[in-house]
Amino acid sequence: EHQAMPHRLYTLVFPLDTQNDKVLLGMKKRGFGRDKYNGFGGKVEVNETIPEGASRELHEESGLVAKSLNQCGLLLFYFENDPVAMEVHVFLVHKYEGTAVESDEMRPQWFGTRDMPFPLMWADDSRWWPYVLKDQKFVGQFWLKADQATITRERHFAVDS
Ligand SMILES: Cc1cc(-c2ccco2)c2oc(N)nc2c1
Repeated sequence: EHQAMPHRLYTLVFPLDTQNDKVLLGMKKRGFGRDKYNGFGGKVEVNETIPEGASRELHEESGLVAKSLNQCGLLLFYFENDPVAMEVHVFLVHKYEGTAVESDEMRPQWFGTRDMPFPLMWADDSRWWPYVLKDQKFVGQFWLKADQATITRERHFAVDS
């Protein structure tokens, strides 16, 4: 009688320029997460692995080609008006080719990794980005109101890789 929670798989990719302590974010110009800076990502298709989906979304949304891809965390989002949770696999890209180009979905912009535009990002980001800065893999769970902006409950913690 144990009910599994239905969930949908997503990726979220952050290209890093480690030499200059910068991270590439995209300002979403339409659709889900519009008017927020975020990593690059989206749904994982049925015919691809999660890392393949991460690379595809990065290239589609930023023009960059990932040469290295490391999963750094897992985020689970639960919504008060939707039974399907979002299972978001978060990746860092340290080696990439190409230069970021604006798409109709995203306007790319580099930020200092300790100078993130949190007020213009999803509310959860300021909770788990510190794990990224400390090189700690993390799991985060966030319960959101229907407005998708308000966190009603959260738990997040570092995990061993
Ligand atoms: C609810 C939610 C979704 C996403 C998301 C969708 C696709 C990839 O990520 C988020 O990303 C961030 N940073 N917070 C997020 C909250």
